[in-house]
Amino acid sequence: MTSLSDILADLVSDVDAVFLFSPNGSFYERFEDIQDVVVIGAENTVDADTFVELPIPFADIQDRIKFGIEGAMDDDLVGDGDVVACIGSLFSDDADFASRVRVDETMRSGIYDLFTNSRADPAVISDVFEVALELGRKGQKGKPVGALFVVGDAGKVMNKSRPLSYNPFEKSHVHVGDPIVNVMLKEFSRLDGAFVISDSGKIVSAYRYLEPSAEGVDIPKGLGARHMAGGAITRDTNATSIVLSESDGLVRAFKGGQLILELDPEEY
Ligand SMILES: Nc1ncnc2c1ncn2[C@@H]1O[C@H](COP(=O)(O)OP(=O)(O)OP(=O)(O)O)[C@@H](O)[C@H]1O
Ligand SMILES: [Mn+2]
Repeated sequence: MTSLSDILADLVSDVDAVFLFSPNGSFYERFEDIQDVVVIGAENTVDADTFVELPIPFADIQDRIKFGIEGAMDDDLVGDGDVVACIGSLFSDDADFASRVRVDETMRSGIYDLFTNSRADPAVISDVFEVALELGRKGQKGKPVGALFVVGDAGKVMNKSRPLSYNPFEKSHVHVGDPIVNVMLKEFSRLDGAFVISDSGKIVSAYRYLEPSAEGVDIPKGLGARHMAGGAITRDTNATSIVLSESDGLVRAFKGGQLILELDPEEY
């Protein structure tokens, strides 16, 4: 006779590591004596020895798990073929789900790399994501709007682009993440072209027309010049592009000429 507990025990038997997603104190304490526990979350609130940071909340649980695994692979905490028990809270503050995942090299989507190995500060990348996601949710005065943010390696990006109009950020020293600046970015998103943002988050320019030389960048069907330019500039430079599509409402990130991440603003 198989009991439900046996089936659940199989889920976590012989795992190489246990990943706890955003555990609270009492949830974490219960795992204290278990070996190879990795805490994954926005902040290390439980002071875990081994911690992988989530740069954005990832409403989709699969994205959250994938990010955690990639981060742990990058830190050499787990490797190809390892089996991991992922435990977290979906509906309550306590542990209420468990998933058994086999680590596989092909799981490396580049999401983790996007934040940790971009030229720009990870906080700058996540601030730009926030602006793009919010713009995607609300649009401009209720109408869908598109936007293109090129983050990092700004000098080179400026060399591979030209102004479409006067640059409203010319003499200013403003940074993404500042609430007033986020309002400005949303206001200017109605206008053509790209925003260029430095490694440290300074808004270098609005209204840039990108002229990357790279060709043959693959972008999803139905998308056009904005995404092509946004993708290609990341092959010509070490920038990361974050693109909000006016036509399908999704936020996408490109790095090294590749589409790395696709998020639906309505889910965040
Ligand atoms: N090379 C470029 N550099 C900067 N901005 C560009 C460039 N090409 C197009 N854009 C901007 O993208 C806008 C939309 O162009 P297009 O419809 O071809 O892009 P798209 O990839 O289909 O994006 P969307 O899904 O938002 O429609 C243009 O109005 C322009 O503001
Ligand atoms: Mn279009």
